[in-house]
Amino acid sequence: MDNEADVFYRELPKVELHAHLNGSVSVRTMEKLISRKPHLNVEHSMTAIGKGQRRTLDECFQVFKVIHQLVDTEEDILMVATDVIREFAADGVRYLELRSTPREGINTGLTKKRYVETVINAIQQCKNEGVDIDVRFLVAIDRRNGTEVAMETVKLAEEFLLSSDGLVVGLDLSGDPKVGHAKDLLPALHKAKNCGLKLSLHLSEVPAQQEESDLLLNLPPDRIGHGTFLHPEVGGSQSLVDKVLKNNIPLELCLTSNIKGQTVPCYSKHHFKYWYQLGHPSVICTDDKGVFCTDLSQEYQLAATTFGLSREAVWKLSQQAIDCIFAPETMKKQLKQKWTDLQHQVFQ
Ligand SMILES: CC(C)=CCNc1ncnc2c1ncn2[C@@H]1O[C@H](COP(=O)(O)O)[C@@H](O)[C@H]1O
Ligand SMILES: [Zn+2]
Repeated sequence: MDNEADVFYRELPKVELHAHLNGSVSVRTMEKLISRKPHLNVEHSMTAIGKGQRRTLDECFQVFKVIHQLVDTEEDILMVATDVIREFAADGVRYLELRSTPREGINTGLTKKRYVETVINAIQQCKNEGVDIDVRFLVAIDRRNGTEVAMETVKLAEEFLLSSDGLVVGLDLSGDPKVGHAKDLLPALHKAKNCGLKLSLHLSEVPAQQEESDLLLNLPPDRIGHGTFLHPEVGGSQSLVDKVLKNNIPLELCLTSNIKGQTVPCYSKHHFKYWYQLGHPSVICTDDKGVFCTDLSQEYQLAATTFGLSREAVWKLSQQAIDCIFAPETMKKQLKQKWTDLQHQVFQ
């Protein structure tokens, strides 16, 4: 990891709503994966972007190709998911929504259904071990794979929405934002919404996607991933901003991801400032804690130091994230109680 956050940020109870499973693999877990598959000749520099390093978005997506080669069996997925959940818990994350794109393998016999079941098993295993975190799962659509796969993914997610004891709560749309067009995915996204899956959509992650963002905002989604180029100052438009505000759609904001992926020039120019000043629900997240060598404590600390937030403001930020979770009201209540119980300890 690039740095370790101060005690306050580590002890702060946190909600993580934007974490891609295979982007969240730590160095420690990566070592285990590499030793399982020495023939792939993978080095650490191929799976993570260190301090001060920047990559183009295309280069970042190459990193996922390498990680996917390393994580291709049920056993790998189980290990990765349990490790990632334990690491978030150790960082003070008390509620986590993980997202991942189901993959299948011709050689490994892995199916997309088994993929989702394995992640669910990992969540249950951590619960049984008493890891202090509640975890939910969003099934991800990779936009590169087009209409048909998107529709299949929605069907799979719907199946699990009904059979996973509330662990699968929604759908994510992600993948290389420059590939494909969301209009081809609208029927699948509408279907998802109609069957009760919550929607978190990556949108306006890169410039000049107003038309696509407008279509997606009309659904409307339940949360937005990044939304970097929605506002007029960066080439978006007031009408896009108005749609977000009118529907009160929370934003998932990932500072280090955007800096290292070069969609934002520096921390102080991050769009957190724009939305936070509007008082709009903005949730600090990691995106890919493994690839970007960060954790949620560090992201909160970066937001606080960059934008001059007091400890009280940081506390409020983490507490308000509870209202943006996809799990039902009872979970929100439980989490709010947890925050109240911990407040004294964190501020002592
Ligand atoms: C390249 C870059 C700056 C990354 C951050 N921004 C992202 N934008 C869109 N999709 C993403 C991003 N990070 C991860 N993903 C998605 O998450 C996948 C990895 O996690 P998983 O295999 O779904 O478990 C990637 O293949 C991609 O589909
Ligand atoms: Zn993302």
